This record gives sequence, structure tokens and C-alpha cells, in this order.
Amino acid sequence: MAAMKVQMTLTKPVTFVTGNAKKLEEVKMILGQSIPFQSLKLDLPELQGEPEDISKEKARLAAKEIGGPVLVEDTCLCFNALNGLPGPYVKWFLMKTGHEGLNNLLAAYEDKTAYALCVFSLALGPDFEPITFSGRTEGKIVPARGSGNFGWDPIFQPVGSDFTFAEMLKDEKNKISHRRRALDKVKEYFYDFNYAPRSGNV
Ligand SMILES: O=c1[nH]c(=O)c2ncn([C@@H]3O[C@H](COP(=O)(O)OP(=O)(O)OP(=O)(O)O)[C@@H](O)[C@H]3O)c2[nH]1
Ligand SMILES: [Mg+2]
Repeated sequence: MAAMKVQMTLTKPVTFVTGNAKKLEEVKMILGQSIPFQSLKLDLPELQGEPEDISKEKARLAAKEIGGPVLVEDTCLCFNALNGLPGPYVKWFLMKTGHEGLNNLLAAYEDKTAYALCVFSLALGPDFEPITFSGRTEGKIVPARGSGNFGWDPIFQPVGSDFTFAEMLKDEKNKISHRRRALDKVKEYFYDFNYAPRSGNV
């Protein structure tokens, strides 16, 4: 007998909460029409600690703020020579030291390998424990190349490519990015639970 799918009904569409317009642009491109969602620009305070805990806490805060289902994400750039740092703190390292400063952090090490990690958290409402979905892309840190309009894209060259994320077309980045890999899992979750908003069609 085929397993019956659980029908998950939400009272409202999922709100993707972020203060980062570039993230939103990519999330929209990757999700397309697959999940009905709306977005809200809000810069939430962030806990310190492990990426999953930071992402989950952001989701709890966002769900409280919105009073409904939310999706958030936290992105890390992790250097293997530094045991994963700067990780979730890359925003501040980038802001204070730039691409060159991030490269210089690895000057004392031969190992320039790194990975980009995206942790999405979905909270179905303020009383629900957030669920996480992670995506990871391996690569290395290089001197900046390509357009500098999104964060550390110019210094991250994924494994198997001669180009940095910033030198790629958006479509190319979105095929292999940390964000794409995490969102594939989010989509799968929505598919498995046969998600349907209460009022409308998917
Ligand atoms: O080159 C990049 N390619 C990416 O794919 C990417 N994704 C995020 N980032 C940057 O990495 C930091 C994460 O910090 P972060 O996750 O806390 O984001 P944020 O504070 O900007 O937004 P949010 O927390 O409101 O969602 C911030 O500096 C982001 O600009 C990226 N840079
Ligand atoms: Mg943030």
C-alpha cells in the first residue's frame, strides 16, 4: 500500500525574513513558483554560536514578530585552516577588512580551502520549534575577481570551477550554491508534507 501523504495546512503563506536584498533576489530565483512565499525586510538580532543555533534563533524571533510561518537563513563562509571561522561572523570581517583582509587571514596557511554554508530555518509559527535545512558548497579563497555586488562572492571559487561566484552568471551560481542546496531540501520538505495554504492554490 502506498504511504499516505500528510497534508500540511498553513494559515498564511510563509514569510521569508531577511535584511539582505541580495539573498532575497537569489531565493526568489531559486524558489520560483515552487513555494508560495512573501518577504519582509527586517534585520534581526543574531545570537553568537553554531550556525544552526543562530539560524533557529532568528526563526524564533521572526515567528514571534510575524505571528505566522517564517523562513530565515544564516550564511557562513568557513575557512578550513581556521576550523570554520569566520563562519557566521563573516559579515563583520567583510565589512571591517574587505576582500583583501579575508584573504590575509589565510596568509599564514597553505590551506586556502573553504566552504560556504547556508542554514535555512522554517518555523511554522511562534509556538513551533524551527526545523533546519543546510546546504554546503566546497571551494577555496582567492584574490577578488568578478563583480563585487554581493558580499564575498568575488573571493570564493567553488571546487570544479575556474570562476569565482562573482564571475559566474547568476544561473550558474544558483545551480551549485550553498543557498540552492539548502533550498532544494526546503522544497523537498514542502513537497513531502503536501503543503497547501489554507486559502489558496499552490
Ligand atoms: O558573496 C556572498 N554570497 C552569498 O551567497 C552570500 N550569502 C550571504 N552573504 C553575506 O554573508 C554574510 C552573511 O551574514 P547573514 O547570514 O547574517 O546575512 P545578513 O545579515 O546580510 O542578512 P539576514 O541575516 O538579515 O538574512 C553577509 O555579509 C551577507 O551579505 C553572501 N555573500
Ligand atoms: Mg544577519
